[in-house]
Parts: sequence; C-alpha cells; structure tokens
Amino acid sequence: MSKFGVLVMGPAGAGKTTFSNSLIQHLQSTRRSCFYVNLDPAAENFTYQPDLDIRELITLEDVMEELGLGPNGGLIYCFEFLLQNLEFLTEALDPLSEEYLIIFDMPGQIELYTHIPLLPSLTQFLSRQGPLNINLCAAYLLESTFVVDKAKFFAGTLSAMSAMLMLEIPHVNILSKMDQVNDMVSRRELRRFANVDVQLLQKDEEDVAASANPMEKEALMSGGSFNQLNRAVAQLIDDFSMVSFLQLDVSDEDSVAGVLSHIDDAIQYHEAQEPREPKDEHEVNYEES
Ligand SMILES: Nc1nc2c(ncn2[C@@H]2O[C@H](COP(=O)(O)OP(=O)(O)OP(=O)(O)O)[C@@H](O)[C@H]2O)c(=O)[nH]1
Repeated sequence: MSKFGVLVMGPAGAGKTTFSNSLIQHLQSTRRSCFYVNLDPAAENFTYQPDLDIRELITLEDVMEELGLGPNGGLIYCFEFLLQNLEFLTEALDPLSEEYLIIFDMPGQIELYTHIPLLPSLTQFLSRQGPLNINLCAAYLLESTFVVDKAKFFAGTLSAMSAMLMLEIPHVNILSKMDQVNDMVSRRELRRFANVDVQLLQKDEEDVAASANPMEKEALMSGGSFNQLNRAVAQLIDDFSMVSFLQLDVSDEDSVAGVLSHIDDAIQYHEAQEPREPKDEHEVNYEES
C-alpha cells in the first residue's frame, strides 16, 4: 500500500510550523485525512498537537543537558538517535492508509540540508526506496522578506538546490510570508524571482556595468570576481532549470490550496485515490463472483 507525505523544510524561522498548521487546517476543512509528525526535537508550542512527536523519543534539551552538547551538535545527536530507533517511525506510520497526507515538520538548522548525510538516510527510509514506501516530496520554504535582493535570493536558492540534490526526491520550493511583502516594488521584484529568469538577472549585471560612471566602473572592476561569481551562480540555477518558487500567504486559503495542489501533483496523491477502472469484462465477472 502506498503512502503519501511531505517533508516541510527550510531555514530557521522560515515558517515551517505555521505552514504545516495551515495545511492541516485546510486538509481538515476539505475533509482530507492528515497525520502530523514533529521531527524537531527542540519544538515547543503547537497549535495542532502532533500525532507523532520525536520528543517522545528524545528531546534536544535532555541531550544538551546530559551530554553537554550545544544546540547544533545536540540536534545531530537527536537525528542519529532517531536513525538508530527507526521502529519509532515504523510503528506509527505503517498502519496509515493511502488517504493520509503525512506532514513532517522538520527542524530549521541549515546544516541538516547541506552537508550532513542524516537527512538523506532518513528520506531513503521513509521514501519508496525504503520499507515505509511513502511517496514523498520536500516543501522547501524560504522567507520572502529575506530574498528581496539578488544576493540573498541566490544564497537562498543555493540552499534549496543543495537540499534538492542531496535528498533526490521531488521538490516544491516556496516563498513564505508573502503577507509581509507589502510594497509593490518588492512584490514585483519577488515575482521576478519566483519564476527565475536568469537571463534577466544576468542582463541586470551587464546594465549596471554599462550605465556606471567612471568611479562606479572602477568599483565594479574591483568587484569583478563577485560579478563573475554572480553570473556563474545564475548560470548554475539556469542549468538546473528546476528552481522556481511558489508564493505562499498563509492568511489566504486559496494560496494554501494552491501550494497543496503542487504538493499533491509532486507525490501523485490524486492518482492513487481515484477508483481503479476494471480492465475488462472478465475482470468484472471475476470480482463479482
Ligand atoms: N506574517 C507572517 N508571519 C509568519 C508566517 N509564517 C510564520 N510566521 C511567523 O514567523 C515566526 C516563525 O514561524 P515558524 O512557523 O515557527 O517557523 P519555523 O520555520 O517552524 O521555525 P523553526 O522551527 O524555529 O525553524 C513566527 O513568529 C510566526 O508567527 C507568515 O506566513 N506570515
């Protein structure tokens, strides 16, 4: 039996728990089943009580206190411990039917999404390659208010790409907190980033250089390697041609529904819910007899 799930990921404070809550609320209001898993061993206050909570297995507070580790080392220890005790997940998730959307609310430490191989191991275990056979996608959140300029946008996009490459599961990238982007200029800028037009971003660099006065040109020359780096990063994003962002405003139910429909597509949720057509007459007779 297939299962369906989404890993809600992204840097600290990007809005993962708030998005998870709005998803749960929307799923409930549309009479869909969901199962909420908190995998953040440091999480505290919840609007919706998790159906499964890593803190029943291990908490960051205990680890820091008993092992004398800091918050990042402590988190890594917690995930290593989870990977040694995977029956904690299996027992709770195995009985779930394919109607459920399993929402995994992940921690925000960026290390988890870049170079430490703990998340790939966990993802393999949960995904179709592992015993739980979950059709899994990642929802990677970046805070829209942080990416209103190009440099931060590139940095955020690279972190999203790093997670994409590391986890090898379908990815939905999301600009969160759109309700906080009030002015029209920022909204226009963000729209440009949401559907990344790399040619345009590269052209911006050239336009800036062309219209610069002699003093500015000198400054640009001294920053030449940065410009080259920007162009190389823009080219990298273009080469992958898979980085685009959905815009999320959790205060707008249509926006939440729109993001959910991309997640559903990524995990092919609806295909599995449609009643299976009998192949031929013979099969009908056989099933009826
Ligand atoms: N205005 C606005 N505030 C938001 C939104 N999403 C989250 N916030 C606020 O941003 C802060 C962080 O939100 P969380 O949902 O806890 O973020 P998180 O990514 O789960 O945080 P960590 O688990 O600490 O990594 C909270 O104060 C939220 O109220 C949003 O869409 N709009």
